[in-house]
Amino acid sequence: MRKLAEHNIPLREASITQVHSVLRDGNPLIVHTSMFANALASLANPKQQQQWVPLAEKNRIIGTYAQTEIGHGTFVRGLETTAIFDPETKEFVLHSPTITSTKWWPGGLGKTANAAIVMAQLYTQGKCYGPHPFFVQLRDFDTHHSLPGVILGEIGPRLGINSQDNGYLRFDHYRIPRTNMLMRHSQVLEDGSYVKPIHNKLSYGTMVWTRVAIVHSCSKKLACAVTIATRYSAVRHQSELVPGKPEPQILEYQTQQYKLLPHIASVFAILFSASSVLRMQRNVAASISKGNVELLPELHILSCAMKALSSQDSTQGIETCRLACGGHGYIASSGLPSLYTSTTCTITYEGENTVLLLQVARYLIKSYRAGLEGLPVLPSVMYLTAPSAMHQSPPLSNQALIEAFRISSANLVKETESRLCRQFNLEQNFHYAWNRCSVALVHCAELHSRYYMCEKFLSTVESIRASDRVRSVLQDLCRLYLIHHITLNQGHFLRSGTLSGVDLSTLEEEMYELLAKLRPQAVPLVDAFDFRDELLGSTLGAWDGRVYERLYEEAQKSPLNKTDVSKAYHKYLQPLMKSNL
Ligand SMILES: CCCCCCCC/C=C\CCCCCCCCCCCCCC(=O)SCCNC(=O)CCNC(=O)[C@H](O)C(C)(C)COP(=O)(O)OP(=O)(O)OC[C@H]1O[C@@H](n2cnc3c(N)ncnc32)[C@H](O)[C@@H]1OP(=O)(O)O
Ligand SMILES: Cc1cc2nc3c(=O)[nH]c(=O)nc-3n(C[C@H](O)[C@H](O)[C@H](O)COP(=O)(O)OP(=O)(O)OC[C@H]3O[C@@H](n4cnc5c(N)ncnc54)[C@H](O)[C@@H]3O)c2cc1C
Repeated sequence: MRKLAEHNIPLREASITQVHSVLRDGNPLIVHTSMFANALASLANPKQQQQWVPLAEKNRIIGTYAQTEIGHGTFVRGLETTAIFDPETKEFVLHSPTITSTKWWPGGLGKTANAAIVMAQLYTQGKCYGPHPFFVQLRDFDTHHSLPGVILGEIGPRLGINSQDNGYLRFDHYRIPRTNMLMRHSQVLEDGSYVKPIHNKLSYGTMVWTRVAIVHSCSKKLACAVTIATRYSAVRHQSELVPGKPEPQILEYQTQQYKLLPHIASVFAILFSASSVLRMQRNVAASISKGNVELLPELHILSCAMKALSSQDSTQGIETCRLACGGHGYIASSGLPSLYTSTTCTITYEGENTVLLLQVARYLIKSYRAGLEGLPVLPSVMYLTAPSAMHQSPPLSNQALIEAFRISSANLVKETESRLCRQFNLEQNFHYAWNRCSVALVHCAELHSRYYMCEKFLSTVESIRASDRVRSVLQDLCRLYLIHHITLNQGHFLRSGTLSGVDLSTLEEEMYELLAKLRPQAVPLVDAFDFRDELLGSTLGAWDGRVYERLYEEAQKSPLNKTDVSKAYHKYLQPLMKSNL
């Protein structure tokens, strides 16, 4: 926080810095600096911002984002916490009517936060208007005691991020002023009348913003993991590649290159896609402030797609990096276990991935149907009904591979839409039919998202002008990424007829050549991510390569090594040894 102040970085921009990485196993202030700050910036009106933002900037108020309940995380419309407007006192009464309405999970809620943006069902004049955001003080700003009517606690140890205090929260008819409802987009007036927003999902804006931020953070986490595993693979020598010859660096093994290089490529693919979504988000935010919400659905879908794909790719990539370090990847001091546990949660939070992919699929099906009827569709999905352009590019060129992705994705959407129609004819109910097709629908969303990511990777690399040499290395890396994902999804390309069995064999050959060609670039590529050793926090991945010395030094810090004979010997082992059991 002192660093942020020194560099004049406002709170709402803190999450784009490395400040959250200082605490390795979770930062109890992350939701304060990200979601809470963003909710104030985008959901509060100017008067409310004047009131709370300076206090939050000075950390007088430490906030969190309390939406999820024990009973409902995904289904936001199913939240049970109520905020009932009392016109007599001009207050909202917050209440948790059931055990399932207990707020559960918010980061920092247990012990750190003294305030929260609470999502609750808004009732006024006897009518429910759905989930709305409220600014709620939870603890005394001086003593930090929880306020009467507020029940707070921490939810217990988790798979990871255990230095963050994820919490629970219940309200017992807790009153807040009317003006604590975040009123930038919708309002409740003094007489209790409701003023609706220009788009009814604007109150979900903080989730959209966070999904975009998560895409960036996934590329950073994966970059850390590939840095550790690649440097280690250059230091580690094991086995014989040629009998009788010296043990090679494990990075010489093709299988090791196959484990690492596609994930190095993935860092760039995620980063370039994140930048593209971020640009779109800034445009949409500017349009919304002028009253135009036309592009909001596109941003929602793109942020769902990229959050889902990047969290899945980075989690799998980090686990592959951990396994690529053999036994030493399992030790905490490698840094890889905590990278894994602090990344796998991105698959679940801010919208569970399957659920987000189904949102994408819904958009694809709707757009496909609209396109067939000649209705206008947004640019990113026009391809679903646009004529094939496969023949225009040289066979197996990068452009041809992107076209193969596009046509295969369109083909899968077309097939799945037909299946949906058939299922609808059987079931006579759209929702049952949808559920019976949902595995295929998720595949549609994944292929569309991969197509987007591949396209962004290629177009960004092609636009590099600063250095021919850098562009050339990144072109190889991008080519590897395209081929790698084609080989992982061969079935879709064969089904759509965009690539033949012979094409796939040719591409596979080229992939093996690329692994060898890129091998000398592996260490320079990860060095270029330019992580300080302190930030990597890894015995295996430090810049100087002193892996074995660091592992040994770190072991000396184990509390069990403070004495030669541990207390447990006297307490348990010795009695056991003497007991003749
Ligand atoms: C951004 C700046 C980044 C800068 C980066 C620079 C570098 C960064 C480097 C490092 C960055 C570090 C950053 C740190 C990251 C921050 C980490 C913070 C920690 C976060 C902790 C986690 C917090 C949480 O988990 S909070 C809780 C989150 N909860 C959820 O996400 C719930 C998921 N569920 C939902 O969102 C919804 O229920 C739903 C979408 C699944 C369904 O909603 P619904 O039922 O209301 O809708 P319908 O299905 O009926 O659909 C109706 C209609 O509405 C459309 N829709 C839905 N949502 C939206 C939306 N948000 N916007 C627009 N439209 C929406 C939907 O598509 C339907 O449209 P139709 O046209 O089809 O009718
Ligand atoms: C580390 C961590 C930090 C968190 N921080 C916060 C926070 O700060 N603030 C906050 O409010 N929340 C927070 N959360 C909660 C998080 O947002 C939810 O856990 C998440 O949205 C998933 O919801 P859920 O737990 O209800 O899962 P569920 O929805 O119950 O998911 C369980 C399974 O059901 C499936 N499923 C659910 N609905 C559907 C559907 N419609 N179609 C098909 N399948 C479906 C899912 O795919 C999944 O396989 C956090 C969670 C974690 C793990």
